[in-house]
Amino acid sequence: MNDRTVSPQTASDQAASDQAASDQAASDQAASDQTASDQTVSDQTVPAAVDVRREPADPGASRRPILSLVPLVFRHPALVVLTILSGLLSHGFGVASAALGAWLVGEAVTGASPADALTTPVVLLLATVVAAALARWWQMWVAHDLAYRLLADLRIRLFDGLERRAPGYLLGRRTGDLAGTVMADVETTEWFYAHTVLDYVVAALVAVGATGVLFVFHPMPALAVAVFLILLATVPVWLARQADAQGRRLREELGVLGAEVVDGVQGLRELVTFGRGTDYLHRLGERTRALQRRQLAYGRRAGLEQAATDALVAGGLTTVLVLAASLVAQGDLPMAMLPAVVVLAVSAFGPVIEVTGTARSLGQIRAASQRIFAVTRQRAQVVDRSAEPPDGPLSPHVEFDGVSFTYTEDRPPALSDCTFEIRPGETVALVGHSGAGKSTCAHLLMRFWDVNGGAVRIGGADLRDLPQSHVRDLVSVVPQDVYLFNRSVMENIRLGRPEATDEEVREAARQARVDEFAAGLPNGYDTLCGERGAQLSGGQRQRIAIARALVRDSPVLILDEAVSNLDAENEEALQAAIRNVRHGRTTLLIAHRLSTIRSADRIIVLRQGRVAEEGTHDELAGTSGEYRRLLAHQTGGIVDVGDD
Ligand SMILES: Nc1ncnc2c1ncn2[C@@H]1O[C@H](COP(=O)(O)OP(=O)(O)OP(=O)(O)O)[C@@H](O)[C@H]1O
Repeated sequence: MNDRTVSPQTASDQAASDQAASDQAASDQAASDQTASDQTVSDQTVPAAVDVRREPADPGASRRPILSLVPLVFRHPALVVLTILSGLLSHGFGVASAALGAWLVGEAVTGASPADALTTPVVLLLATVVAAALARWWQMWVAHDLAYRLLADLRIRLFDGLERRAPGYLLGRRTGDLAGTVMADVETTEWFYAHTVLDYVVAALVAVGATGVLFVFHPMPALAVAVFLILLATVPVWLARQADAQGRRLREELGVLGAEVVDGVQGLRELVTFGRGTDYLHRLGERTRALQRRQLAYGRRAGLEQAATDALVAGGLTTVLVLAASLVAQGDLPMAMLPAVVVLAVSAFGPVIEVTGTARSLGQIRAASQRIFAVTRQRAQVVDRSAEPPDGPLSPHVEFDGVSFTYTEDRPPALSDCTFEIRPGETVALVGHSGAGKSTCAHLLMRFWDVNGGAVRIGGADLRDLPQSHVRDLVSVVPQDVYLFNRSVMENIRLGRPEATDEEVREAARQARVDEFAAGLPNGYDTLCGERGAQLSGGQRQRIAIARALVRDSPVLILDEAVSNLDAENEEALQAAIRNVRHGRTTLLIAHRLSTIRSADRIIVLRQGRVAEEGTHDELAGTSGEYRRLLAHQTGGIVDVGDD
C-alpha cells in the first residue's frame, strides 16, 4: 500500500480557490473586474496562466469584447509608452518634414528668401526625413513586440480556460473550431494590438497637433480640418452594427470550416475505406463557398467605409485648399504659406485615415475577441472549496456514499444513490452493461465533475473539500483510449511526473513492459510516438499509459481496460504490466475481460447507475443475478465459473 504525503499547497491551488470566490461574486462585473484581474497576471510565465483563474466567470461571450482587450495592454507599461512615443516621433517627424518641404517650395516659388539662406532648411529637411523613417521602423518594431507578447498571453489564457472546463466543455466543441480560436482568432487581435489601440492615441495627438499649428497660420482652414476630422472619426461607427454581425458570421464560418478540415483529416482513413472522399470534398466546397459569401459581404461593407473615408478626405482637402486660396487672394495669408497649410491639413488627416483603415477590421476583431472570451471566461467545471490540502497523509480508502450524478439536465441520472467502497490496497472491478455508469464513477473519482448528491471520499475526506490538484496527486488513471503526444516514448511516460529522473522513467517502463518493444523501435526510448501514438499498437499505447501511472506513483489507480482485441503476446505483456501497476495500490478496475474481472478482489455490478450486486467472482457467478447474465452474454451463453 502506498500512503502518500500530501503535497504542499501550490500557487494554482490558491488561485483556483480564489476563482471560486470571484465566481460567486462577480458575473455581472466582468468588464470592470477584468482590469483588476488582468493586473494580477504576471508577464510571460506559466503562473500567468494560473493567475487568470481569478477572472470572474462570465458564461457566454463578453458584451464588450473590444473593451476587454484593452486592459491586457497595460500589463506591458514600458512597451505601451515606447509604442506611443515612437508613433508620435514617427508622425511628428513626418509632419515636420512635410511642412518644412512645403515651406521651402513656397519660399523657392515666391523667391521670398535668397537661395543660400535655404541651405540649412534643406539639410534640416533631409535630417527630418531620415528621422521619420527611423522612427517609423522603431514604431513598427515596438508595436509588434507588444502585440505578439499579448497574443502569447491570450493563448495561455485560452488554454487555461479550456483546462478549467475540461473535459465537459471540450465534449461540446469541435476540435478544429477550438484550434481556430486558439490560433486564428487570437491572430486577428494582432490588428487591434499592433495597429489600432495605441495608434488611436497617436492619431488623436498628431491630428490635434497639426490642426493646432494650422490654427496659428489661420483659424479658418484649421476649423475646416477639425470638422472633417470629426466626421472621419465617426465613419467606423456608421455601420458598426452591421460590421459586428458580419464579423461574427465570418469568424463562425471560419471556425466551422476549420472543424470540417480537422474532421476530414482525422477521419481520412474512414473516408478512403468507404470511398466517401468525393462527398467530403463536396461538403468542404460548400463550406468554402459559404465562407466566401461571408467574406464578400464583409468586404462590400468595408469598401463602403473606404469610399466614405476617401470622399471625406477629398472634401476636407478641397475645402482647405479653397479656403486657403481665397485667404491668399484677400491678402489674409502670405502666398508662401499656402503649400505649408495644405501639407499640414494632409498631415492632420494622415494618421486618422490610417486608423480608420484598421478600424474596418473592428467587426472581425470584435467577433474574434468574443470567441476568445467565451472560452477564457467559462465558469470552472469544478470549483475548489478550499486551497488547503489535508494536514496529514490520507489513507487510500475510496468510498462512494449515496452518489447521484447527472451530466446535463436533459439527460437521466448517470448514477443514482450509488454506494460502494474500495479498501486500501484492494482491487475492485466495476462491471455492467454499456451506459451502466462505470466511466462516470471514474470521472467522479478524478473530480472531473462534482457529485449532485451524496459524496465521494478518499481516506474519509470528501473530494469536494480537497483541491483538484491534490485529488490528481492521489488518483491516477490508465484510460482505455490512451492519448500519446507526438513526442518521444520517454517524454510521454514522463508526463506522469515531469520531475522523474531518467532512471525512474526507465524503471516504470520496465515494470510496464515498455522496454520489450522500445528496444525494437528505431530510436529506442527517443522514438516519436506519432500523433495520438499512431506509430504504436493499441497494446503498446496502453503499456506506456501504465508506465505513466507507475511513474506518477499515486496511491489510488483507475484502470480502464482496453476492449480492443490484442494478440496473445501483447495481451500477456499487458496483463503483466497491469499486475505490476496494481501492486500495493487501491484500484478501481473498469474491466471487460473475464480474466481481468476474475483477478479482482471484489466485483461490483452496476445497473442503471446503481449497485446491483457485489461479491467475489465465485459468489456472484453462483447466483442467478445480473453478473451471471453478463457472463453468459460475454461467453456466448456458456458460463464458465471454473478456473481459466
Ligand atoms: N459527457 C457526457 N454527457 C452526457 N451524458 C453522458 C456523458 N458521459 C456519459 N453520459 C451518459 O451517462 C450514462 C453513463 O455513462 P458511462 O460512460 O458512465 O457508462 P459506462 O458504464 O462506462 O459505459 P461503457 O461501458 O459503454 O463505457 C450513459 O447514459 C451515458 O450516455
